[in-house]
Amino acid sequence: MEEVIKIEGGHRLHGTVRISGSKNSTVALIPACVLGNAPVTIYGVPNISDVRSLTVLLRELNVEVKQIDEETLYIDPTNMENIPMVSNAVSKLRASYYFMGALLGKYGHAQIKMPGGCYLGPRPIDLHLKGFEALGATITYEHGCYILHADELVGSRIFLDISSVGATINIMMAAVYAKGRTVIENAAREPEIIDIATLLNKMGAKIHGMGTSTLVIDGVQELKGCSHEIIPDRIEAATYIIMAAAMADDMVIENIIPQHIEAILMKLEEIGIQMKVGPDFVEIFGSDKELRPTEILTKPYPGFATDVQQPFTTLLTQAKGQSIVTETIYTERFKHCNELNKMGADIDVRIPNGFINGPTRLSGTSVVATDLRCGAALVVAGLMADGITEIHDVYHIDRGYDHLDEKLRSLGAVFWREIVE
Ligand SMILES: CC(=O)N[C@H]1[C@@H](OP(=O)(O)OP(=O)(O)OC[C@H]2O[C@@H](n3ccc(=O)[nH]c3=O)[C@H](O)[C@@H]2O)O[C@H](CO)[C@@H](O)[C@@H]1O
Ligand SMILES: C=C(OP(=O)(O)O)C(=O)O
Repeated sequence: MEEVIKIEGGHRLHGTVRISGSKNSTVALIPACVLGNAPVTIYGVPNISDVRSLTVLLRELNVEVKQIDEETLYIDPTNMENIPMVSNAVSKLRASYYFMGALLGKYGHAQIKMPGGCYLGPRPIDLHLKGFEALGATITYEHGCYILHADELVGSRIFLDISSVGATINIMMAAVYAKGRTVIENAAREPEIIDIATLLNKMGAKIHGMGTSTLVIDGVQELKGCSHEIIPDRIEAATYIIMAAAMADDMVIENIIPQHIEAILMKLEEIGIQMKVGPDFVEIFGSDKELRPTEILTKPYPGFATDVQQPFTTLLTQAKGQSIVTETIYTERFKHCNELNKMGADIDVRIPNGFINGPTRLSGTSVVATDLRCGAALVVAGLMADGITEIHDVYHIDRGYDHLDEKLRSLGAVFWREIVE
């Protein structure tokens, strides 16, 4: 027995959709909250399974978690215990690895199982570990568990070979209490990193340079409680904008920071999508002509986000001519193309490129969400396709899209879930 998503394609979308708090911020903000010894309240928390998994992990550490209202989480680590993190919840998401930095920073000791998350090809964490070692930690790997230990963490100068989002955040958390100054060079500059650093600074940390490639962290002795509003999800925003570009004559995507998705908006304009960009919304008017093909190169922020590559590929199946997508962050992130080809797309994958020949008519069939954004790509495809699309392994999609069913139905989509054998 399995729950599947079913979409009857071809219905035009219209109206307004409100974007939720950022998944990729939230999953790091929650572990960051336990660095102090006082309650933190976070507003704008998306209702996604990654948050539910993190809540389970917090409770296992004896952290008090209260859902104040639909979007507000109260996290009180006053009675927290540094228990080895070996439960199944750890492997349900990639972001459980942020407890490495948080626990190492707070207690000088962490024991945690291998994290999970979407398989996008190999997802190494060597840069996280090198950063912890530079701060004075020793790391061993025993029976599927990382054991990190430091008698004292001391600030250090760390150069990241790749500007990894995960490594930047994890090292920043470990360094918050480290003695003296830590400098992370070639740090990632994603908006989510600014969000985490902003929360930590409200808690009393001394972090400078966020949003630039040099992060400076001056160790402090104590962190306090605070409250914090999560930034809007730029990937969710881009996903709905792509849906609108494909299927709407007039649709508004609100509660966004347009600057965070500039690379995506510019690509959409380049292929012929008409839009109006406001201070916190984008209005999409679709296209009155056939879409033009383009080339996409995924890059760290402010470049074209790898997470948006997959749903954007679906849109490019409607462009006249050949589009080329080059994936530079996760070169194997192309599983969605096999599924789109089952629906009638013509995509030739030669890693790290996808050659998309269009336009092709998409037809509903049975497909598998092999990962979160593959799922998003298939939802976009299902909205566009003739007939009914049945999406399997929807738990991937539920890791990252808050109230997907309600939002899509309110826009006029014919979207439902069914339990199938
Ligand atoms: C730069 C980038 O686009 N990062 C995205 C990536 O972050 P995520 O945190 O997953 O990935 P990183 O930014 O850490 O990794 C960027 C690149 O560095 C490599 N790497 C990373 C860590 C490490 O220790 N060793 C190593 O080699 C990765 O394999 C990858 O090729 O996925 C997230 C969720 O999908 C997105 O929100 C991020 O925007
Ligand atoms: C792959 C993603 O998530 P995660 O890194 O949490 O697996 C994503 O957000 O697109």
